[in-house]
Amino acid sequence: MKVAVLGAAGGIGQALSLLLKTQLPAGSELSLYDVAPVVPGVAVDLSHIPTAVKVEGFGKDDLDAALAGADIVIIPAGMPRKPGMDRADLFNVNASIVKTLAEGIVKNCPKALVGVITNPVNGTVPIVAEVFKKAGTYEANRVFGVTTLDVIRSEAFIAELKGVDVASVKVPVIGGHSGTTILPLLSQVEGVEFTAEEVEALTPRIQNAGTEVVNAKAGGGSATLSMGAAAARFTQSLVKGLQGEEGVIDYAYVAIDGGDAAYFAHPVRLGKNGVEEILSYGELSAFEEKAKNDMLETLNKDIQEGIDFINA
Ligand SMILES: NC(=O)C1=CN([C@@H]2O[C@H](COP(=O)(O)OP(=O)(O)OC[C@H]3O[C@@H](n4cnc5c(N)ncnc54)[C@H](O)[C@@H]3O)[C@@H](O)[C@H]2O)C=CC1
Ligand SMILES: O=C([O-])CC(=O)C(=O)O
Repeated sequence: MKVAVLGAAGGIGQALSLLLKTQLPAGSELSLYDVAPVVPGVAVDLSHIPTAVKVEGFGKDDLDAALAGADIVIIPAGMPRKPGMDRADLFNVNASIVKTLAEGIVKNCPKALVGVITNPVNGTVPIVAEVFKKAGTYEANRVFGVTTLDVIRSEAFIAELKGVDVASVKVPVIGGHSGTTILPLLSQVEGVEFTAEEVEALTPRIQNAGTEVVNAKAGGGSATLSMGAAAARFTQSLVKGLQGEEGVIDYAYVAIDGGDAAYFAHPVRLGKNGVEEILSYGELSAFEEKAKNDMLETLNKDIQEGIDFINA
C-alpha cells in the first residue's frame, strides 16, 4: 500500500504523516511531497519512528516520483484561513495548487483514491474531478472531499454536552464543508435526545467550529491537529476498503447522481474501488430538512466555481 501526502510539510500534513507512520499496515510506503524545502527533513524525522512503514520525502520538483504507483493520495496542500476570512476567500490561491496536483495524479497514479482536504473543499473537489474528466481518467468513486473533521467535532461536542462516552457517539454529517453547508443530523444520534434549543445552539457551533479554531489561533492558521486526526481516520477507512474489509462505512463529500447537489457528503460504503455504494442519509427532522434546502444555493455556487475554474 502506497499512501502519498501532498502538502506533507504543513500543519495538517505533518500531523497526518505522523499518524500514518504509526497506523498504516506493516509494509506500507508513505510518500511525503511538499514545495517547502523542509519536507526531506520531515521524512527523515518520521523515519526514526520504529514502525514497518517506509517514509520518503520529495521536494517541489519531484511530484512524479512522489506519486508513482500511489494507491491513496491525500491532499492538504494550500493556504489556511486567517481571522476574518471565509473558506471561499482561499479559492483563488488554492484552486491552482489543487489543479497542478490533480494533473500530477493523472500522470502518475490515475487509479489512486484521492482525498481532498484543501479548502474550500466544496470547490476543490470539483476541480480535481474536472481535471480527471479532461484527461479521460475520471472515476467518481475514487474522488473524496474529506469532511471527517465535521464528524469528529460533532462526536466531541455531543459527548461533552451530554456527558456520555465519546467512543459511543456516532453523528452523521451531510452537505458540504463550510458554514451552513455543514449539516449534522442530530435527530439521528442514537442514545441521546436534544431539546429544540440544544439543536439550535449545537448545529451552528459545529458549523462554525473551524472559525472557533481560526480565531483562537489568532492569525497562526486553522485546525491542524484535529484535522490530522480526522484525515488519518478517513485514510484508515480507505485502506480498510482497499484491503477488502467488509462493511466499511464512512462519511465523505462525493459526486452524487440525481442527489441534492452534484457533490454532497453522504455515508458511503468503501471497498477495493473506493465508493462501492452511496448510502441514504435517512430521514431528516423538519429543522434539518429546512437547513438542507437553505444551504443548496451556496453549495451549488461553490461547486460551480470549481467546475468553471477548469472549464471556463
Ligand atoms: N477539509 C478540512 O476539514 C480542513 C481543511 N483545511 C485546509 O487544509 C489546507 C492546509 O492547511 P494547513 O496544513 O493548516 O496549512 P499550512 O500552511 O500549515 O500547510 C500547507 C502546506 O502546503 C504546502 N504547499 C503549498 N503549495 C503546494 C503545492 N503546490 N504542492 C505541495 N504542497 C504545497 C505548503 O508548503 C505547506 O507546507 C488549507 O487549505 C486549509 O484551509 C484545514 C482544516 C480542515
Ligand atoms: O476553518 C477552516 O478554515 C479550516 C477548516 O476547514 C476547519 O477547521 O473545518
